[in-house]
Amino acid sequence: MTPSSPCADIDVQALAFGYGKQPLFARFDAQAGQPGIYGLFGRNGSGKSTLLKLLAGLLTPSAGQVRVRGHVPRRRAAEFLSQIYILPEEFHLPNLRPDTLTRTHAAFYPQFDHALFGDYLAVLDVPPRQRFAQMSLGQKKKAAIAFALATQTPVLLMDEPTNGLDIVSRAQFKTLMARPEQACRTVLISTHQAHDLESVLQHIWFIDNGQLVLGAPMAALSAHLQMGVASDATQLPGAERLLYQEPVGQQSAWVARRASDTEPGLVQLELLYKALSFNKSAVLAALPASMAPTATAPA
Ligand SMILES: Nc1ncnc2c1ncn2[C@@H]1O[C@H](COP(=O)(O)OP(=O)(O)OP(=O)(O)O)[C@@H](O)[C@H]1O
Repeated sequence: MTPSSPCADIDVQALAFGYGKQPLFARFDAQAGQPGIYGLFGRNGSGKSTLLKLLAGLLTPSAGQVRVRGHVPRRRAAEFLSQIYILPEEFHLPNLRPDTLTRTHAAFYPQFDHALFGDYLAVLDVPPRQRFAQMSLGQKKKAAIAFALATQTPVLLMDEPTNGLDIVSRAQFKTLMARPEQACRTVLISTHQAHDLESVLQHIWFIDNGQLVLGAPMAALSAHLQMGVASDATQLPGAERLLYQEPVGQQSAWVARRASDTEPGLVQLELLYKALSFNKSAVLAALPASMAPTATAPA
C-alpha cells in the first residue's frame, strides 16, 4: 500500500469493488497529491467510469478507503458535494436553456463563475438561449462541459468528455482545459482520445486488471522513456532498449528506454498506450517503482 498523503485531493487505499461476485478492483491504490490534469486511461471495461463514480460517492466500495479532499465520498456530505463535480459519459439535462440552468443548478457550487460559463459557451459555440431539447447531442455535451468547468470545484471528474464532439470542438475543449483558471483544480479525465488532451495532461493514470499499473507525471515519464520514428531497421534503438514498435507507412514508430546520452523528448500518449497494452511488463519494468507500483523488476 502506498503511504497516505494528508494533502492529497484524491487518496485511494486498498480499494475493493465489484458489481457482482467478480471483483473489478482488489487492493487498488491511487493518489492525486497535487492539482493538475490527470488522464485516466485503460482498455474498455477496465473500470475507469466505475472509479470516477466511486470517487464521486455514487458507488460504495466493498473494502478499502477512498478519500477526496479528506471526505469519504459515499457519505455525500454537503461540504464534499460542493467541492466536486462529475460529468458522466451519459447525462440528463432538464429542458431548460443554458442561461436558465445556472439559476437552478449553480447555487450548489459556491465558486460557480457565471462570467466564465458565458465565456465557455461562447468558445464552444453553444447557443445560450436555446432549450436543451432543441440542441444536438454534441451541443448538449458542450453545454454540460461549460457548466462543469464553470463550477470551479477543486475536484472535477470527467468521463469521456470529448466523445461526440467534432474536431473543432475538441480543439476548443483542449484550449479551455489549458486556461489558467483550471490550474488549481484536480481534474481527472477518463478518455480514449489520447490526441485530444496530449498537450494539457500533466499526469497519466493507466488502469489494467483492477490495478493502477502506471501513475506518473508526464514530465517524469519522458525521463525514462523515449519515442520516435525510424525509417529503417538501422535507426531503431537496440534490442536491449526497444520496448515496442509498429509500422507507420514505410516507417516504424517505436518506444524504448531512454538512452542516457539523449535529452528527454515528448511523450506520445497513443504510442505509450499501445506499448503498455502489448508489452506491459517490459514497459513497466523500465520505470521506477514510484510510477509503476505493480511492476516486478526483470530477473
Ligand atoms: N451497473 C453495472 N452493473 C454491472 N456491471 C457493470 C455496471 N457498470 C459497469 N459494469 C461492468 O464493470 C466493468 C467496468 O466498467 P466501466 O464502465 O467502469 O469500464 P470503463 O473502463 O469505463 O469502460 P469503457 O472504456 O468501455 O467506457 C465492465 O466489465 C462492465 O461491464
